[in-house]
Amino acid sequence: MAGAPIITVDGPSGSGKGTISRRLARQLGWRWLDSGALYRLVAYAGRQRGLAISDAAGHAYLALHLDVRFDEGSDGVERIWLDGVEVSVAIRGEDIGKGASVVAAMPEVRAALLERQRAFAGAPGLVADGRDMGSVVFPAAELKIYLTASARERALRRHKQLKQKGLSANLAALSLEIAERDRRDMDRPIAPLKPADDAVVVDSTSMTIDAVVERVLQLAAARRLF
Ligand SMILES: Nc1ncnc2c1ncn2[C@@H]1O[C@H](COP(=O)(O)OP(=O)(O)OP(=O)(O)O)[C@@H](O)[C@H]1O
Ligand SMILES: Nc1ccn([C@H]2C[C@H](O)[C@@H](COP(=O)(O)O)O2)c(=O)n1
Repeated sequence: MAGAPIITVDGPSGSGKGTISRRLARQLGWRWLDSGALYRLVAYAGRQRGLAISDAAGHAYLALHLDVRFDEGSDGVERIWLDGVEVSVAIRGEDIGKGASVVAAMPEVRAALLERQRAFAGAPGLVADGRDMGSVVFPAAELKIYLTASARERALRRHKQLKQKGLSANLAALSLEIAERDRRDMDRPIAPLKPADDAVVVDSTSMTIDAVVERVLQLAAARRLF
C-alpha cells in the first residue's frame, strides 16, 4: 500500500452510498469525502449568483474558488458551510441534486474539483463516496465498491427519507426524477457512472444498512486495510 488506504463507494442516486460510507468512516475512524456535496455546492453557488445552468466556465470558476468547510458535530451530523454560511440542508433538495447532475457533466467543472477531492486522502484512511471515485479520482484505491439497488427500491427509500424529514414527496415523481438523474449520470461522455473494472458490485436491494456495512468491512478486512 503506497499511502493511507482508500475505500471508494460509487453508485446511483439513492443506493445508500452516503449512509454506508459515513458509517464505514465512523466505524474505522477514517476521513470521509462526500463528493456529491461538492457538485451540489457548485450548483447551489451558481444559482445564488444567478449563473445560467449552461455556463460551464462560470461554474468551473466557482468549483475552483468555493470557500467550503465540512465538519461533523459532536452529534455526529455532517455540517457544510459555504462562504461562512451553513448550507447543509439547503443543498439537499432534489432541485439542487438535479442542478448538480447538470454541472457534473461539464468537463471544466470536473477538472476543477479533481484536486480538491484528492486532498481529502490521508492517514489513517479515506472513505470516498460519489460516482467516479474508483474510476477517475482514486484509481489506485485499495477497495472499490459499486453500490446499487433497484430503481423502485431507491425511489421508495428516498420517499421514506423525505417523509421522515416532514417534506412532501410523490413516489411517481421521485421515480421519474431518479430515472432522469441515472440517465444523465450514466450517459455523460466524461466520467460516466459505471463500476470501475476492479470494483466489487454490492446490490443492496434486499440488504439492510447493517448488512451492507458488514459486507464492506469484511472485504476491507480481507485486504488487510485495518
Ligand atoms: N440498505 C438499505 N436499506 C434500507 N434503506 C437504506 C439502505 N441504504 C440506504 N438506505 C436509506 O436510503 C436513503 C438514501 O440513502 P443515501 O442518501 O445514503 O443514498 P445515496 O446513494 O447517498 O444518494 P445520493 O447519491 O442521491 O445522495 C436514506 O434514507 C437511507 O437511510
Ligand atoms: N463523484 C461525483 C459525485 C456526484 N456527482 C454528481 C451526480 C449527482 O447526480 C450529483 C449529486 O450527487 P449526490 O449528492 O446525489 O450523490 O452530483 C458526480 O457526477 N460525481
